[in-house]
Amino acid sequence: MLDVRALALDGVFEIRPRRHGDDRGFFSEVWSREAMGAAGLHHDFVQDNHSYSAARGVLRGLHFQLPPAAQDKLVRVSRGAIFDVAVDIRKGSPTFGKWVGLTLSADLWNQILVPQGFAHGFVTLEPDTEVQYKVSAPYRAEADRAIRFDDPDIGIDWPVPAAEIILSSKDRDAASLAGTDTGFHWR
Ligand SMILES: Cc1cn([C@H]2C[C@H](O)[C@@H](COP(=O)(O)OP(=O)(O)O[C@H]3O[C@H](C)C(=O)[C@H](O)[C@H]3O)O2)c(=O)[nH]c1=O
Repeated sequence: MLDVRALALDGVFEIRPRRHGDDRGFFSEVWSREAMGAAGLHHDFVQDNHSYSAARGVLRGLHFQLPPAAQDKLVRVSRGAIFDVAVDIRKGSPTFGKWVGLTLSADLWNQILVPQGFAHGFVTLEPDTEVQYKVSAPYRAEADRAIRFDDPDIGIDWPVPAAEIILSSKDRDAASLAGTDTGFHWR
């Protein structure tokens, strides 16, 4: 069984699978094509990713792959906590450049579904955080793009002070949304 909650941007969902606890610990079906399909979420995944971040304040994003390499993502945290963000990057969308964010954590055991047409990023809220996520298309380095995490036109309210943010050089040098041809068009 899945709890599914539509978030403020169309197509972005919080998902919470059940955890079956007993005196040994717990068991959880963290992804089920059948359960997702029953909830009307028909995404197929072809690759599992796992990123480990040693410190609080590691910010990865905002990333997306250009069509036709675009990816749906189902993101969860198996250790620690993140603030996860999706940004609508579909030219012509009524919510173009708008963002939605939520805390994902091993304690909450929640997930976010980020569909193609959205840039994705997160900042870790604890050290030793492990993020695991499924994507619906393979990694294509040549299609990989980054948008500035602190783009003032997007205005994401990250819950970690800018002075504590740890970025890759790719993300530090990323362009603004206005300066990026995202390749996505609404409808
Ligand atoms: C994404 C990816 C990366 N790599 C290699 C490329 C680099 O040598 C190394 C680190 O890549 P990168 O710095 O892009 O990793 P993140 O900053 O965690 O990127 C991710 O961050 C945000 C949160 C996302 O939503 C994307 O899934 C992804 O872009 O892994 C691969 O071999 N396969 C992959 O699928």
